[in-house]
Amino acid sequence: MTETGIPPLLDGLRIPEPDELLDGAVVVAQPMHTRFRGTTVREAMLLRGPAGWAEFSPFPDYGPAESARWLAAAVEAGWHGWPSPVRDRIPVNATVPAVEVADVGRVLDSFGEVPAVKVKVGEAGQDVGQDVARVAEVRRLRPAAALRIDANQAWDHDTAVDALRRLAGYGLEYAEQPVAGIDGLARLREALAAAGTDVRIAADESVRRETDPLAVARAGAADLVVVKVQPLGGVRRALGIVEAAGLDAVVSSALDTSVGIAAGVALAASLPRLPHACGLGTVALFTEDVAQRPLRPRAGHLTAGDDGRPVPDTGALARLRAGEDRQRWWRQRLRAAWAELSVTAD
Ligand SMILES: O=C(O)CCC(=O)C1=CC=C[C@@H](O)[C@@H]1C(=O)O
Ligand SMILES: [Mg+2]
Repeated sequence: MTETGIPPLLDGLRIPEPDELLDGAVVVAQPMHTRFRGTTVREAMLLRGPAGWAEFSPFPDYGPAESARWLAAAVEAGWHGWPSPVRDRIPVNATVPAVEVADVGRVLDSFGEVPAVKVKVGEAGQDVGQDVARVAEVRRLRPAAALRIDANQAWDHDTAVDALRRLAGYGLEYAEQPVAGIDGLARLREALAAAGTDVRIAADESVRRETDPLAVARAGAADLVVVKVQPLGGVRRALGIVEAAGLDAVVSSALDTSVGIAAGVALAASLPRLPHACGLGTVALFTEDVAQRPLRPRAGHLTAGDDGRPVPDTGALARLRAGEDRQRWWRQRLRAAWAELSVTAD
């Protein structure tokens, strides 16, 4: 731990030079069935380390400082490996993008039977009525599933109070980042309590995009935290953050390929408590994945260490390989992130 209580990046683990990281690296572009996070293609750089394949895939709009944490996660995965698991079965949720009601059944079916469903809400250009209709359809089709929503901080305070009052009747396990900012979450929790709306609040962006990932817990602004391995700088650091936050955690993907999902599974497998299904089923959102055995949920679960670490399939790598300009762009990006990481992790 540092003086601030924030676990350090890589904590003394060796950071290879960029040339070593990039030796054997390949950028893939995985097409998606449905638009998600404003895109239908997810690019990822895969690195080949001595401990296994690793993923470096910060979202395209992220700068070097933020991307440095994603690189730390790749260094850990490819060059050092992960802590030992305490469980091997990881329950996962289906993730329903902000689709039309008519498409909800198709999306749910692509995940198979799952114990929980996360529904995206607050999409630009849509209204709360459409969110309520989508959630109602999920509830109709999966009456027994735990149900959570994720607004990606799109709602303002009043919209969130109104939307959560309307959605609470469907039995929400929690609402993920309904509004922006730690103060925003704290104010919303108070308003919900005052209105008698019983919905727990999970922080996502207020953990992974804050300079201090513990600030939201310290402020008492959330009931639980969503943790993602790449944005938080690796499995070890995410474990430290959950421990220091003292809140229950839901492990979720960053829309990674199977290579990155394996790190999420490793985190979920080594958390002392795992009371909720994890958002790690997102390989089902891709039309094709690079791995020989894609990490898609079976009977609502992923299994840690089942088939060893994911290995890209040669044919899939050739099919999904991004163009040379994108290979160059990502290599350059990794070098910029490395420059930040080598300073930060010093
Ligand atoms: O948690 C899940 O069910 C799937 C992952 C997921 O929703 C996300 C992955 C990547 C980027 C984000 O927009 C989004 C999220 O906000 O949690
Ligand atoms: Mg989220």
